[in-house]
Amino acid sequence: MPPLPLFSCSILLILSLYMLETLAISPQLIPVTIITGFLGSGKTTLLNQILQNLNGWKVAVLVNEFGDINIDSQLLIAVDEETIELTNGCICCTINDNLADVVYRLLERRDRLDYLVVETTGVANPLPIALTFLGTELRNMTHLDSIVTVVDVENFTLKEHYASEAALSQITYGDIILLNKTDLVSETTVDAIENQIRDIKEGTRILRSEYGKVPLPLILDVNLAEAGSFPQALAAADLPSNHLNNDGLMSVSFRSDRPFALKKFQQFLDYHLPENVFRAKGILWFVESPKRHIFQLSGKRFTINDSEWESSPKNQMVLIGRKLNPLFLQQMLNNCLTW
Ligand SMILES: Nc1nc2c(ncn2[C@@H]2O[C@H](COP(=O)(O)OP(=O)(O)OP(=O)(O)O)[C@@H](O)[C@H]2O)c(=O)[nH]1
Repeated sequence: MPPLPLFSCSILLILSLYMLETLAISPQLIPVTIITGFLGSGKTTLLNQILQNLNGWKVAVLVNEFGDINIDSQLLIAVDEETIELTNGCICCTINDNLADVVYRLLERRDRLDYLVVETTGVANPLPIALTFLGTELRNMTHLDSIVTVVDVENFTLKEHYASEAALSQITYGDIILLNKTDLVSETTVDAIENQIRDIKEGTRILRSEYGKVPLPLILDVNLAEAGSFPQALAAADLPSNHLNNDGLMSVSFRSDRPFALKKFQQFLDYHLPENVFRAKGILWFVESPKRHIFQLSGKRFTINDSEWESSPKNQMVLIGRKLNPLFLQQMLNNCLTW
């Protein structure tokens, strides 16, 4: 498939309005889209795009996060009572009963709900989540529309994806693969990744995006998840109960009611951040600044963006990687605090 042209915001808006008028949404069955993709690929960014462009739709969002602190829900643009956080671990291995309960509660509570979007953690296999919608009584109330898999084209390497059971399953079960962060690599690299993915999953819908900007009718209410394509009985018997152990992925959380000193934090990033931390995110407070700072690290790249505090300032950070030493990381971050 040739690359999709990038649409300006206004065209996106027009398309989403068009969608609102023309898409037939069953009043009985709530369509569900599962957004999956490896750590830092851009799932929350895509979710924010969706929330910003669905004027008029009542969308419920379930956000699950790997780590004790749910940073993502704090970064969602439209967080309100329709956003439900599912913390404490990985949605795909712990949430099956829980997820069904949460969805029941949500459907009971809402007098009108048009759409449900579930954002998985970056280490989740989407299959058990899909099966929760297809294989429980939820199928009488919801309709699995599609699984959208976000891929970070800057950090994609097939070798790593094969090494991670979760990452590979995200591609295997994705109905739509969104090659995201195309601004960070050449078109040739994106073409090569697209070919590699087609080798794993022939015939899948592959799209390209910067910051998750993609015409919503291409990813929502597309009816691409075919229940028959999920090997239900087999999968139920073969759920990856300990895939986190298999993948060797772990998270370390850090919280403090005291601010960091900017220079010390910079030194931590430059000299003490271990190579095996490949994803980190945080809401940071620096003594030198009145702003709320959003810290994001994916692979080797990090950004710190400013926003305003809406509650009392504090530091919250989650670091994710393999074979991490929690005590060392917590000590290093403690050393960044002002006294
Ligand atoms: N340059 C660039 N950065 C992007 C793009 N999309 C997302 N990002 C950045 O990548 C970082 C991670 O994005 P998120 O949306 O938080 O990724 P995620 O998949 O939700 O992360 P986890 O939930 O931790 O797995 C953030 O700093 C984003 O601003 C893109 O297309 N280009």
